[in-house]
Amino acid sequence: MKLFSEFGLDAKVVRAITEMGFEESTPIQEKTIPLALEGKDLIGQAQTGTGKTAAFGIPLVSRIDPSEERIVALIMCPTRELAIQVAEEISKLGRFKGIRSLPIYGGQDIVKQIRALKKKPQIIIGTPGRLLDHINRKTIKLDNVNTVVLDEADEMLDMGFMDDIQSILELVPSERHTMLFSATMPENIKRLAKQFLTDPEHVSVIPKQVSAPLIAQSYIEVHEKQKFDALCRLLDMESPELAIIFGRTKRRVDELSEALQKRGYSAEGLHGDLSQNQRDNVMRKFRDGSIDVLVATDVAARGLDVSGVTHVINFDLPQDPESYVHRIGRTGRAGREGAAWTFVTPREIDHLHFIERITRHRIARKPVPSLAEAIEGKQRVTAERIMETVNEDNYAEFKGIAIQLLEQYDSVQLLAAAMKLLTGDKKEVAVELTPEEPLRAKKRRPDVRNSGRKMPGSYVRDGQGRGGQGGYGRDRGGYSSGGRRDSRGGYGGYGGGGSREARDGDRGYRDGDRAPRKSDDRKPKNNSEFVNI
Ligand SMILES: Nc1ncnc2c1ncn2[C@@H]1O[C@H](COP(=O)(O)OP(=O)(O)OP(=O)(O)O)[C@@H](O)[C@H]1O
Ligand SMILES: [Mg+2]
Repeated sequence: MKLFSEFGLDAKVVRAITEMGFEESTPIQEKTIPLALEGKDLIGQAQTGTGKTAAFGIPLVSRIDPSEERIVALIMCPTRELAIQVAEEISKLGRFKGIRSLPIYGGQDIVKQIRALKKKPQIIIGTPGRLLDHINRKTIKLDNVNTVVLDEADEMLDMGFMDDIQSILELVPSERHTMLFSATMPENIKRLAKQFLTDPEHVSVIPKQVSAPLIAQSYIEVHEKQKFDALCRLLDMESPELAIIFGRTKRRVDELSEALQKRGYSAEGLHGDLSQNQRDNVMRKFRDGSIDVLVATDVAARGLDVSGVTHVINFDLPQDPESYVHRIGRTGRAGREGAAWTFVTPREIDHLHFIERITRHRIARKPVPSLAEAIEGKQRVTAERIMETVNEDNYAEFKGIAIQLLEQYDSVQLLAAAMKLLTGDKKEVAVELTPEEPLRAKKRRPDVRNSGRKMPGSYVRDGQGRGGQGGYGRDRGGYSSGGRRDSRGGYGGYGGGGSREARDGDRGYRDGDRAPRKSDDRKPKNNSEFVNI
């Protein structure tokens, strides 16, 4: 592994990297930094949590002259939270060199952004919708941009940002350095690469399995109605330090976070219908540990890096293997271990096996945690808290009463009673969630897999790819095939005519300042296959 001092980087950048606590480069960094320093266009693929941000961030800040007063680099990300996070990492990397960077995303006061733009940032990190807004207002000019990074490029495509990205890139001089990063590279990314990159180098550090190696992956087969109790038991048994629970829809996230709060868990929800203020608050609380559980739609599936996330729980099975890989990749980052649990209803088992096949990773079947396991988990946490307090040794004022009590009662009795109090039990609170329709795997017709669609030099390997029509229900109408029951009790569906709320489901987290998405935004995801490129 190469040390950062060995890349010939500016000493100020090396100092910033050192202050961030990085010593050795990760494999994707080792491979991409030299190429990016030369200005080579590249497609970078590496597992979740392996430092792709710094892989493009380091060469980016290295190549910028701090005296530059124009926008010379543009980074695009699919979600606001990611734009904020990437901007923070870039700002840390460029700190000593005096590089100015600015996140630009929907939901934030545009006047405030215009004011910040007057400080002449050299790097803009933004979501496509708000970027276009600024471009149209002429508050952002791209004439001098010489470097473009598309982070989570496949997701931006999948969210229907292709046209926006295209419009934005048309305004960037064609003589530019373009880089594209993601942990997953579905086949259709090739079209994007062809269009926007010049003779790109494919840099891939994907071993056989796409998902990060340090994540223990398990699934629990459970009926829809029993999911919530199973979740509480799982949380009690595992007692995560920090956990992210993914739900399929915004409504699901709202109901789930509320239900968890009722049962005494410190949980809050994150999805695209919250105000930016609410979103920022939830993320801040989760990052500083004032809440332990983040319940989210796929808005949190990509790129988010929160240290201390020990568990990812898919309360609802994700729509596709990519989503699975990214969701579980919120744990097991930067060399740490993590646990991923997925709830599967009996009718969804095929879909789970499909995910296993595509990710080339077996997911271990586990039983629903028993009540005894749940209780044991809770008691273990209480005991740990007591031991920690004992070690802190700052409870002198309680010693007098302790001695008094010990004169009257047996020590085991006393401690057990105190533990009962500390452990708490709000299990009696009844909660009810609106049931979700199961995801259904469409039967794949073998004759259409990749048939005729496989372009020369296709990335698809092993003939395992999914062809356009051969998908598994990720086409329009997706899992609901005919609509989900919306909150008013009817079947709204989210294909064409459904209400926005009913449509917003899984991917309802687009940059909020845009016009409501067209119904055809959810294009069929063709040829989606994890590929080594
Ligand atoms: N060389 C390094 N040494 C130690 N830690 C690092 C190094 N590079 C990055 N990290 C840390 O690793 C974590 C993950 O990095 P990052 O978010 O860039 O991953 P990623 O590959 O973009 O993942 P994802 O696919 O989920 O977006 C971050 O906390 C980052 O600070
Ligand atoms: Mg990333």
